[in-house]
Formats: sequence, structure tokens, C-alpha cells
Amino acid sequence: MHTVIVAAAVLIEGRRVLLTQRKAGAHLAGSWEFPGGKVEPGEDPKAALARELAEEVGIVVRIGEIVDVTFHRYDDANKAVLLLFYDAERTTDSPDPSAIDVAALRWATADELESADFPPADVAILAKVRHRLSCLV
Ligand SMILES: Nc1nc2c([nH]c(=O)n2[C@@H]2O[C@H](COP(=O)(O)OP(=O)(O)OP(=O)(O)O)[C@@H](O)[C@H]2O)c(=O)[nH]1
Repeated sequence: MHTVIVAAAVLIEGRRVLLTQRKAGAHLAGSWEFPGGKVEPGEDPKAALARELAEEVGIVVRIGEIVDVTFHRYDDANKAVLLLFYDAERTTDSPDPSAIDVAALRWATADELESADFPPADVAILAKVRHRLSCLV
């Protein structure tokens, strides 16, 4: 089994976090997730994340601190993922996000983050994001 390194964004604006939905035919199709994707060999994970956000939802971001790191084995897909979750913020001149290479996107409140809608690897990050959103005034 091989391990894939994945970088994903925690992008919060106005008490909501940006989520994307996986496309039909992909691993975990239909799941909601934190936008991001695979880090290519030799690529800086932060640069990979900025690239993925531009490709998938057309936004320009600054990548901040690491929020969480998770390891999860997907036996059904015969792969494991090392997920690097980073804070991200849109630059002031960034376009609004649009669903360019994802099935859909939405801005979710803390109450809307249902673990069942997300990949099993996201349990810990969901708890952190829920907590963070509920602390915002
Ligand atoms: N972006 C993102 N990926 C996640 C999250 N949680 C999680 O388990 N993943 C997994 O991390 C991998 C992300 O890589 P990707 O988006 O480039 O995956 P992919 O479908 O192109 O992979 P494939 O080419 O192996 O089928 C997927 O297996 C995805 O299920 C998350 O919150 N955000």
C-alpha cells in the first residue's frame, strides 16, 4: 500500500468554512471535504495547496499555519493518506470561489458540519473547525 500526501485548506470567512464536494467517479465520490489535493513529488505542500485551490475553485490564497496532520488508511482503495490541513485566506483581489473542478462548493457553519458527510480521515479536523467556528463572534 502506498501513502499519498494531501494538503487541504481550512478557509474561514464570516463564521463559515469553505467545503467542496468530490466528483462522481472519484474515490469517496459525493463526500464533502476541505478543498485541496495531492502533493506532487518534490512539491512544497503549501505551494501544492495554493495550486489546487486555484485549479479546483479559482481562488488566490495565502497559506498560513498547519492546523492538523492526520494519517488514514483506505483499505478499500488500497492507499493511505497523510493529510496536512493548513489555514488559508483569500487575498484581497481573489475572485469568489466557483466549482471549476469539483462537484459543488458551499460555505458551512459549525452546525452544518456533519461527520457523516465527510471522509473518515476528517473526524479530528472537523472537531477542531467546529470548535473554532463556534468561538467566532
Ligand atoms: N482534499 C481533501 N482530500 C481528502 C480529505 N479527506 C480525505 O480523506 N481526503 C482524501 O485525500 C485524497 C485527495 O487526493 P485527490 O483529491 O487528489 O484524490 P483523487 O481522487 O484525485 O485521487 P486518486 O487519483 O488516487 O483517485 C483522496 O483520497 C481523498 O479522499 C479532505 O478533507 N480534503
